[in-house]
Amino acid sequence: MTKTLDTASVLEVLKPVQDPELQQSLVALNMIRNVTVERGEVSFTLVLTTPACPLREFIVEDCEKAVRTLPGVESVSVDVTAETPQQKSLPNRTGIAGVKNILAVSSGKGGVGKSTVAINLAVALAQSGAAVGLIDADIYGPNAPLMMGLSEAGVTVRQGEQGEELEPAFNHGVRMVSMGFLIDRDQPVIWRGPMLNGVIRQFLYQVQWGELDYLVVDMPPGTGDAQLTLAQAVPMAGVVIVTTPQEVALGDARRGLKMFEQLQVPVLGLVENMSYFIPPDRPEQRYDLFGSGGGERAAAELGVPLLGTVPLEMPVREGGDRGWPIVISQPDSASAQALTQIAQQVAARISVAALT
Ligand SMILES: Nc1ncnc2c1ncn2[C@@H]1O[C@H](COP(=O)(O)OP(=O)(O)OP(=O)(O)O)[C@@H](O)[C@H]1O
Repeated sequence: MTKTLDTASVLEVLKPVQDPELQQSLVALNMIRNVTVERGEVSFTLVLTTPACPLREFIVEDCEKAVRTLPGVESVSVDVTAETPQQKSLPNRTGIAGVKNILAVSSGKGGVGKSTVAINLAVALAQSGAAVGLIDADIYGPNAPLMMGLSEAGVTVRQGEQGEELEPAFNHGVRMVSMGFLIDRDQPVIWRGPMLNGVIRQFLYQVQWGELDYLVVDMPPGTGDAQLTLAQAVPMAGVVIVTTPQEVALGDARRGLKMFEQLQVPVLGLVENMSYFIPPDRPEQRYDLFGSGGGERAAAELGVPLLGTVPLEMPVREGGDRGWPIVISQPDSASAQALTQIAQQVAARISVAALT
């Protein structure tokens, strides 16, 4: 039987097309909307589950191919938008109004590049079109303001609906609050510690975040109070654990992983930073300083996905020091590409967890 070309037949031929990540029909997932057919011109909106969808082109192509099997189709126009799903709620934990997904970036040990990964992850998600916030909760090295070009920023207190509220600083498309805005950098860490729990709660509930698809939290290293406070206060979409190839850092990552599992925080995966070295004068050269395949082996051993490996490249540090994250300052560099792909994977995993 020859099919006629109308809205119903368009939806019918689109039914078998699946979201590759969720492995379910786009039509069943309500991702195909506003179908119109005017003479031979078919148009519809494809609503992705994250603006950072790495498979956007493939999905559009699959849709176009399916629609073109209908007789009389002269053109197919697909308008692509995204609606990030809200993470699942957990009993006894209060979400933040307007914030869809809270994710933490953690490391077992200091200095492995946790803040670098957190910041570039936040900026890459914002570059893809998502609304993103960043909490720098690292009392030991609150260097996120410097890396975000906000070292001169302070906190502005406003009278909001819930009393006094902080207005986040803003740069590179990301809203941010930082321990660095509140503490005296010369103050010993031992005095900063007791402030931490109160400040984390304040950063979660008393900041004018507005509507956010993702709120990224740069945690202090280790398995301490800050992790407990965060995981017990809010439902979390997941945690990304940053490590370096050395064995000692992996041991720490393992401890972190166990703690998050016990706190019912899904571990989204491992990022291996400083995996290999790319010399600035020969960007095509790659030196595996610590041998190769360590990240993969570690992830397999820990039973979590390896989200990506980020090379050691001088522009990462230089960009950080100047307040220009590498995904903005040198988007074509190997490290920026790796960080962007990590952001896409994180977004995809969060959507899958929210919808399945
Ligand atoms: N892939 C990389 N290539 C080059 N330099 C890097 C890379 N990752 C991080 N760095 C640099 O290493 C230093 C430490 O990184 P970062 O501050 O992100 O680590 P951290 O784990 O957050 O540290 P802390 O525990 O002190 O907060 C910074 O100067 C940063 O610019």
